Amino acid sequence: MEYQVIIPAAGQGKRMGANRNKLLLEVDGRPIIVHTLKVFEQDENCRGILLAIHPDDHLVLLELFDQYNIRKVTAMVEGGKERQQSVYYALKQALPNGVVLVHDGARPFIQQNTINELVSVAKETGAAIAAVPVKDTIKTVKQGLVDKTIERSSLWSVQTPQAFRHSLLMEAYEQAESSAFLGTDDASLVEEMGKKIQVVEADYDNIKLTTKEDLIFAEAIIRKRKEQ
Ligand SMILES: Nc1ccn([C@@H]2O[C@H](COP(=O)(O)OP(=O)(O)OP(=O)(O)O)[C@@H](O)[C@H]2O)c(=O)n1
Ligand SMILES: C[C@](O)(CO)[C@H](O)COP(=O)(O)O
Repeated sequence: MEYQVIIPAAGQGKRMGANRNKLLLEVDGRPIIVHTLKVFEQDENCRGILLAIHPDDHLVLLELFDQYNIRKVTAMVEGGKERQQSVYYALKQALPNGVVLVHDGARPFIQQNTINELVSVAKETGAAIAAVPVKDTIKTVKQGLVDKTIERSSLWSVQTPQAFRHSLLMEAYEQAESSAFLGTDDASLVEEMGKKIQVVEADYDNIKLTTKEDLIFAEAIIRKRKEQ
């Protein structure tokens, strides 16, 4: 089942503390963004990649596309201050039909079976997101004191990809812009419209490389996969 994917890659990586776009840092000898792009490059159902970038990274990305034979990038748009803006600018360049995935450039370990299931569920229902059950006990804390413990059985840690029918995602983004709603993921914009979102259980390897420790976890995930 065919789809297009939007990859926001225009962040500053402040929490990584790399003083540059963290997606250009290398894991297993390749930039993080190359790992992510390669997943979609190799998926025959992916008909195009729309990338939101910082203009400073434009040339280096073009060089990486050549070096790693990445041919499916159909649009490169300048990202915005917030991730949500970056996704919206890329969405405006997408073909106006079918299923659109949004996937963080900073999640290089997404598995093909999760992508397949998300696309299929989104085609059927309109919206589907990858997530895993929360493993820790979660408490709300107020002024350093435990407020309460949240019942864990209904808590899920939400990842990307998040998959939507194009028309639904566009409507959600337009509505968010007119109401100045800012969410931390794409599904929250669709939730604002009162639409149902299906959850597809993904896996714990699909981490977002956010802080320095995550680079160590990333190398470990790659080692594990090479041994499998
Ligand atoms: N204005 C932004 C902010 C983020 N992103 C992208 O959205 C994804 C998820 O964001 P996050 O991991 O939080 O990245 P950064 O914003 O770069 O990190 P930080 O918040 O630590 O600066 C990343 O692929 C990032 O490049 C983006 O395209 N545009
Ligand atoms: C979309 C996301 O990956 C879901 O977990 C995440 O919210 C985006 O990045 P954040 O800046 O760490 O919230």
